[in-house]
Amino acid sequence: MKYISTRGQAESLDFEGVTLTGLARDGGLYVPEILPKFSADKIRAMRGKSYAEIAFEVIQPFVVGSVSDADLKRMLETTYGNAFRHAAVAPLVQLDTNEWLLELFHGPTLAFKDFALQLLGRFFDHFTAKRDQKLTILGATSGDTGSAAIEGCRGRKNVSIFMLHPKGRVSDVQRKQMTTVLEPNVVNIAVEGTFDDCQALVKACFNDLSFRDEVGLTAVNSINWARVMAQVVYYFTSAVSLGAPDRAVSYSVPTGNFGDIFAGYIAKGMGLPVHTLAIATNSNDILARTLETGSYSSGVTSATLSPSMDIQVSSNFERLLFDLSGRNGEQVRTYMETFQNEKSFTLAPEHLELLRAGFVAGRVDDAMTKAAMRRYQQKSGYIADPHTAVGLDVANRYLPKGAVPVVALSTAHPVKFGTAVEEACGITPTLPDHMADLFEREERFETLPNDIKALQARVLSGGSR
Ligand SMILES: Cc1ncc(COP(=O)(O)O)c(C=O)c1O
Ligand SMILES: N[C@@H](CCOP(=O)(O)O)C(=O)O
Repeated sequence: MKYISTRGQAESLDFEGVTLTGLARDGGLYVPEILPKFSADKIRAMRGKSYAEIAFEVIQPFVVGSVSDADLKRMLETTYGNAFRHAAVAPLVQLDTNEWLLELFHGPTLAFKDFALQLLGRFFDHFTAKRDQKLTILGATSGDTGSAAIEGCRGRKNVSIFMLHPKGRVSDVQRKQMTTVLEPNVVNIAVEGTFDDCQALVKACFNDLSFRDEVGLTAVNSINWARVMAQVVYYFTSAVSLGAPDRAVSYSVPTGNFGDIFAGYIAKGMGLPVHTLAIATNSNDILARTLETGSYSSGVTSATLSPSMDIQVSSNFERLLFDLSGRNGEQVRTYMETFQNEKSFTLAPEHLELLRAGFVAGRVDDAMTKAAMRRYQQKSGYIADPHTAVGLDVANRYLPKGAVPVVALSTAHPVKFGTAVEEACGITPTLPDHMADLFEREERFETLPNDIKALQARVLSGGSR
């Protein structure tokens, strides 16, 4: 399997190469040159299989040539057999007739990021051991990627991880999950800025090729293809449980950086009968506005009850743009350069038409989020976290209930956003046993201005102090 850059000017790489590279050297994102296609019979044969077994079927064609089948099976069994606290790994919960939630928060850090980052840590070990190579990971987080990446990489021999979060803009549980990991290969940095500033710093470091080569930079954000790939799996497990390939399924996906919903789009491209994909955003609604107006235009990031989606520059949208524009790297470069200079670009009418044919989108503000949390508590006794509530509300308004089952992705455990849950539902969620003492643990993080030179100097000076 070969991977190519969305901007068409970087060398194509195999899976090992893209996993260790992260962002392509032309500033683009890697995508598979050709998407594997599954027949209806192959999808039907997934019925009754375990999560790890289906993960093997889905992931194997993407890693072929870089990871042997035996190694892949072993990594998937240890990841999904041991690290998740629910036997089904990604259980479906029925809320009503044809209305489902896909719970993706049974991993060690209680958010959907664990699905990919538990596996990515194992890929890093596998490839660095083979090459006897050291990696410097630089990541940006609005709260969940950070804790999951740190959990996936803590104590790993060949890896140092520097994780940037926007100072004061993540929940207390999210911050503590990151900053109480005291292994010397982990450095937490609070940046004086927003998540978009953190993500821009990370991309600028990758685009500084001499810095990148000097420190051996790699990525854990969803700019790294392996992240998206691992997230494709739960679309298969859930759709197959609900009758695929003989019945189509629609999904509502709480969206920020567009990685999770892009994984659903990939699943559909591989042959899974996905009826509609709904982009569910909070007030940081760049994607909902793009569908409405055709203009992809970043606004001011506002702090919401669903802080992990407080994102106005939606990184993986570039991967979709590549497809919308007929896999034309030059067109993507033009769009992204315009965005870089003007913070906005307008989609060509034919690209907008394709976008609208593939997706619907809705915006949910904080009042609506709280109302949705209360509604589901009263209707089904279900306590949803605020990100999940955004997905539920959009599912309710934009995905018609009928013969097609509707699945909303439940992306985080309510305890990560206790204050919002208390305000909306009058309930204080309790931390699970494995992190019951989280607030007593020692915390360590550093603070930096939103400045690339300061960040690069800190990375060059090495691990934790
Ligand atoms: C809890 C939660 N829900 C939803 C999202 C949005 O996912 P994506 O960035 O893949 O669109 C995030 C952050 O990525 C998150 O942490
Ligand atoms: N919401 C994310 C933001 C980073 O997204 P990623 O999927 O590109 O890592 C977070 O929780 O950090």
